[in-house]
Amino acid sequence: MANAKRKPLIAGNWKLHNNHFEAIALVQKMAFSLNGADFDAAEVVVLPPFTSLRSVQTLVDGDKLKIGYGAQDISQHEKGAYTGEVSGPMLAKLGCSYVLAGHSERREHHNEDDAVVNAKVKAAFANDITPLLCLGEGLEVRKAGDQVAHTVAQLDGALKGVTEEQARRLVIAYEPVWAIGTGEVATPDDAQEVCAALRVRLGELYSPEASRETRILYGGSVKSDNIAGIMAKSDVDGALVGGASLKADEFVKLVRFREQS
Ligand SMILES: O=C[C@H](O)COP(=O)(O)O
Repeated sequence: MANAKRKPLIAGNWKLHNNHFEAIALVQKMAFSLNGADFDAAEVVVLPPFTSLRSVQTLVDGDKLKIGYGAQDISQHEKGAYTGEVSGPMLAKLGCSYVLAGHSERREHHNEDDAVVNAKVKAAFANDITPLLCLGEGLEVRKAGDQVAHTVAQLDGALKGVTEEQARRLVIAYEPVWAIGTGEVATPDDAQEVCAALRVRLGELYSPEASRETRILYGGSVKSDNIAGIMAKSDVDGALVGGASLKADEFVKLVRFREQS
């Protein structure tokens, strides 16, 4: 963590896990363990499935928890005949602060290309929700050594038409696809290489402020025994965590990354 102005963000992407009863239990368990100092040191966010958002909202509001929450996807459409979609205004009404855009599982299983991701990023901003933009290369690209060019091109595609003011509120998550859910974590240097390149690109596309202020997370098999090395890198501002965010004790350890060795 080089830049004190960028508050670390630890976000748990629950993916397709936890019905609303389980969601309440998990957030309660986290809230029981986390204290004021934890929230001063890091921003803590959970991303439950749509069906659990209302329950999480009720719990967070009712108990005035400092845990933030958001959604895993957003429709590029505001309303209309789009069966199964959930819109930005709906998520905003549920108090969502964040929404994932461009997660590799959406790109792969739902054919989301850069144009769709770009539309979703804009839909989030239009509803005052911070997009958590996911970028990252697959194994073939990594083996060819093209990870920086690939990820920077994804960034360019996702940010078409996004303003400087919006870019400064954006959160980016660099998630090499080969490291997601595989236990194959990128080395801290791997993470730093791409996160640094993305930061440079933000400067080229927008301004030195955008480059300095935008938080860039790493995601891919982050656990309590590897987070410290990754967070020590100067351009990594947090973690987007999948599997390890499903257990309260482990997630709390991630929030306390400074205590891990
Ligand atoms: O959104 C989270 C990422 O896909 C990482 O998942 P993982 O921590 O289970 O590898």
